[in-house]
Amino acid sequence: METALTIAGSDSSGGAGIQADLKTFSALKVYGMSVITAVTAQNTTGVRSIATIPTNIIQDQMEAVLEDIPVGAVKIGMLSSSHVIKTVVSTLVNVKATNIVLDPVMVSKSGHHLLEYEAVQTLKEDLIPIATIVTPNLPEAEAILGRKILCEEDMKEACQQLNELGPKYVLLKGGHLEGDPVDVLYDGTEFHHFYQERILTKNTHGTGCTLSSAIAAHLAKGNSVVDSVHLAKEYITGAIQHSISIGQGHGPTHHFHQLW
Ligand SMILES: Nc1ncnc2c1ncn2[C@@H]1O[C@H](COP(=O)(O)OP(=O)(O)OP(=O)(O)O)[C@@H](O)[C@H]1O
Ligand SMILES: Cc1ncc(CO)c(N)n1
Repeated sequence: METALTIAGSDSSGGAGIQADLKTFSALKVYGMSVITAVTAQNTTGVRSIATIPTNIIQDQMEAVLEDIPVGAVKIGMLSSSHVIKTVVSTLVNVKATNIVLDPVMVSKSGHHLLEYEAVQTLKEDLIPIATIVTPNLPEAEAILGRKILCEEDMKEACQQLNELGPKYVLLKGGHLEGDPVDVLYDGTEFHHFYQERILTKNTHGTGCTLSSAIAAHLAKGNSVVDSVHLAKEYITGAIQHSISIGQGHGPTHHFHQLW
């Protein structure tokens, strides 16, 4: 049985974070496991409060899983602070984890900060270099690089600058630009562009989490990074197309893959 581990925050409304990741793993028939880094009280309209889990408990959860069960891929989402990032990095390095998919979560769709501002430097120096693939959206890439990204040409340059930080692949998500979303994947030599017609819906809560965990699931099944991104893009597109209109704000994506 293929396995994947998510290291991320809990979303009480079930649309993003740990809950989106585990639903994605299940829909793609991969056995999912979780390390919870923070508990957020949130729904489709926003985040009310956040409690970060103590780092010794985060480390214990990681070691409990990694010392016992082979992990095919690791997806990393919300990591609150510099301390949490350092704990996660040292534990992953100790066990020589591979297939690391890093979604550098910073701000929720509703505008709530999920990562302390000062932690961006630690993310850049310690975590991005060990990632197999890092999947920032445009505001996250702008915060990491300290520059604006306004068009597809800027996106290619940003991919090159992010690649210099050390990850094997960069997938820069263009959903935040106007028009049809274009994602750019860069492996240090070649660019792959993923063009997708914009689906007109407000139900986009958890799209970034879903995409990165779908990449992890496909890596766990033994696919290459490029194939995993292709397959994950198919998955997220279907999950947005069939997204669920619940709540007053941004509804969640749909994970019952076999039904659509
Ligand atoms: N309306 C849409 N139609 C089609 N594809 C979309 C749409 N919105 C986002 N996507 C795609 O979904 C994926 C996730 O992108 P997005 O930019 O929403 O991530 P994100 O901002 O990190 O999400 P989150 O708010 O969950 O952190 C990308 O591949 C993007 O191109
Ligand atoms: C816990 C959690 N992780 C990630 C996101 C993505 O924005 C969110 N809203 N909540």
